[in-house]
Amino acid sequence: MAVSASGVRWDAEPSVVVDQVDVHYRTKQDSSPGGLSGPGLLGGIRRRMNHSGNAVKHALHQVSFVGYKGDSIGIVGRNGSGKSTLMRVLAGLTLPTGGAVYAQSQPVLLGVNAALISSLSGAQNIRLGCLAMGMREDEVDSKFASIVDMSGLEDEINHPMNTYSSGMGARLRFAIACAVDPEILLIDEALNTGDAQFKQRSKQRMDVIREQAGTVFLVSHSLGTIKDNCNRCIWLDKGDFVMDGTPEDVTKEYHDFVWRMTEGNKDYGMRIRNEIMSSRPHLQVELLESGWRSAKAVSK
Ligand SMILES: Nc1ncnc2c1ncn2[C@@H]1O[C@H](COP(=O)(O)OP(=O)(O)OP(=O)(O)O)[C@@H](O)[C@H]1O
Repeated sequence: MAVSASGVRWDAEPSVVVDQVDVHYRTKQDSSPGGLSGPGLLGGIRRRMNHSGNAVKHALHQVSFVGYKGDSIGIVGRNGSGKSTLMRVLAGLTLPTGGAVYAQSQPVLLGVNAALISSLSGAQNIRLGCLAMGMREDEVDSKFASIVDMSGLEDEINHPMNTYSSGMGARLRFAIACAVDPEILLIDEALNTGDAQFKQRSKQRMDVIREQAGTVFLVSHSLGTIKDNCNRCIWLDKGDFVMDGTPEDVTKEYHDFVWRMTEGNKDYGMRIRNEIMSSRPHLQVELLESGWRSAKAVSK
C-alpha cells in the first residue's frame, strides 16, 4: 500500500482517525531546597508552570493522522517524545486534553506492564488476562491451548510468572493480547525482549491481523523491528508529529536526526526536523454521511 506524505489514502478504509490530539500532563513541583523549583531556576521553570505552581508537560501537540485497515504502523522517536502517551490515548486509557480519537473498534493495548499478577502462574494469568479483556469463560477454555502455544511456554506455563525472564513474560502478554483477535492492536515495546523464534511468531500473528483488515501500531526503539514489521512509520519528537511515510524513509530521516543531535550540529538537526515537519500537509477530519470520519490533506 502506498503511503503519501500526508498519510491520507483513498484506496483504504480508515480504522482510526486521530484529530488534533493534545495531551498535557500536570505534575507537582518538588519544593525542596535542591528541587527544580529552587530560586535559581525559577525563570526557566515559570514558563512551563500554570498559576497553581504545577508544571505542565505537553506530551502530545496537535497530533492528527488516519490509520487504515491493513496498516501496520511503527512509531519511532526519542525518549519522552509521546509514543506511549499516544498508545494510551488510542486505547482510551488517557483522555486527550484537546482533540479526539475515533476508532472503529476498541483498540487493545499490549504494554510491557500489562496488568498480570506475577505471583500467579502463566496459566492463571492467561485466564485472568483474557477475562479482563472481556472474554467469556468458555471462550478462554477454547482458546487456552492456542494461547499457550503462541507463548511458547509449554514447559513453564504452570510456573509462577515471577520466575519468568522478561522475554518469557513478553511472550505471554503478547499471546494473551492476540487471543481476543483485536482489530486494532497496540504494541508498546513488547517485542524487543523476545528471542528470534518469538519475533517470528509475533510477526506471523501481526500479519494475520493485518490480512484480516486489522490495524497494528508498534512502538519500538529498534528501527530494524519497525522495518521488518511495518508498512508505515510515524516519527514523534517532543510531542510533535514530525513525519509519516514508509518505514525506510522515516527511519532514515529519524536516524540522521538522532546522529545530528548526538554527534553533529544540534541546531542543524532541529532545523531539518522542523523543515520536515512543516512540509507535512495539514489534515482536515471530515464527518461522513455514514457517521464515520475520514480525512483529507489540505495545504497549510
Ligand atoms: N503520567 C505522567 N505524568 C506526567 N508526565 C508524564 C506522564 N506520562 C508521561 N509523561 C511525560 O510525557 C512525555 C511523553 O512521555 P511518553 O512516555 O509518552 O514518551 P515515550 O516517547 O513513550 O518515551 P520512551 O521512549 O522513553 O518510552 C515525557 O516528557 C514524560 O515525562
